[in-house]
Amino acid sequence: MNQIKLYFLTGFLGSGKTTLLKNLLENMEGTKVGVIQNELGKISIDGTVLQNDDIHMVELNRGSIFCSCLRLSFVDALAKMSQQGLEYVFVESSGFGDPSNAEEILEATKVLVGEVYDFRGCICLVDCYNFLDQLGDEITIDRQLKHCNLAVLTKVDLVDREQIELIKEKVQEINPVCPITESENGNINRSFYDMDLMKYQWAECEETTNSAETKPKTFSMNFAGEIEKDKLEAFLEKIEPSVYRAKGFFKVKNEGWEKVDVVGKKLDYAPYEEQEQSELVFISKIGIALIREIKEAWDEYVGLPMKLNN
Ligand SMILES: Nc1nc2c(ncn2[C@@H]2O[C@H](COP(=O)(O)OP(=O)(O)OP(=O)(O)O)[C@@H](O)[C@H]2O)c(=O)[nH]1
Repeated sequence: MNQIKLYFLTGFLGSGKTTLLKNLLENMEGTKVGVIQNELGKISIDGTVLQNDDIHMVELNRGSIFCSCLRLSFVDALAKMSQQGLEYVFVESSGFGDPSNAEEILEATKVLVGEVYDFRGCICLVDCYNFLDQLGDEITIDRQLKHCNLAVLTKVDLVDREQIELIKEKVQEINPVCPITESENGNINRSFYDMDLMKYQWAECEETTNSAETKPKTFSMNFAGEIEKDKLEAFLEKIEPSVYRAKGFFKVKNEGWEKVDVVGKKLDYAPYEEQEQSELVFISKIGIALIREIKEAWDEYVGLPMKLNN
């Protein structure tokens, strides 16, 4: 029996995991691929972005797949996915995912379904635009890099060579053995498929830092109307310091549907297909206090009825 090639994609919130995965999948026509998509919140934005008839997709939301709260569901999803006649399975972890216990999860899967997977490694994405600001504050970033088998520096188009070299040094300080490659808007040299990424492993399996207690609060917002882009922008800029990440779809007056991404100080838009309602997901840095900030900023810049959910 041919084993299924299994990759875990990790990397902090907004580092470009979905963008990279979308690009990899677009180049795999005719190959049977499975995706396990993990989001911290209840609602999956990335699942909608990746959805495609050829892909066998499972979504695990409301936490990290490495946390005890979802670990069993994750093992179960891996086991079920192994029965679908797939050649590749990609797991896109949530941006808060700490994969320190990946080995345990693979062991548990083996106990359930045998050696059906050929684990090819954890690929960790490093957001060159935000990395130096985030490093030091976020233990998750440290763990993701420590436990990776390939580091992919993303958003290299937004920074200069000097910064890229500095980031490479920082990555090597945390993980001196993982190969490092670069990616721009999801484009990546595919030679990593032929590499034995598991040849050198830096870190031993350890307890993940993901738990129900460390999970950041997430909120989602629904809005049935449309607003001008400058109002949306003013609202997002106001709450940006209090969120790790905001993303979703929005109907913008005179422009139509836009995919909205907020990562650090960077706000990105891309045209998007029509949806029933505008929807944004927020990952809070300040716990439930974000509810008040969202409401105040929305009232200040928009002032129309919206629904905020947790
Ligand atoms: N300029 C530039 N933007 C990028 C690149 N890669 C990703 N982005 C943008 O960064 C934002 C976040 O990208 P995603 O692919 O959604 O990131 P993610 O890691 O899946 O996000 P989470 O699942 O929320 O952690 C989007 O607006 C992307 O278009 C890149 O190489 N260059």
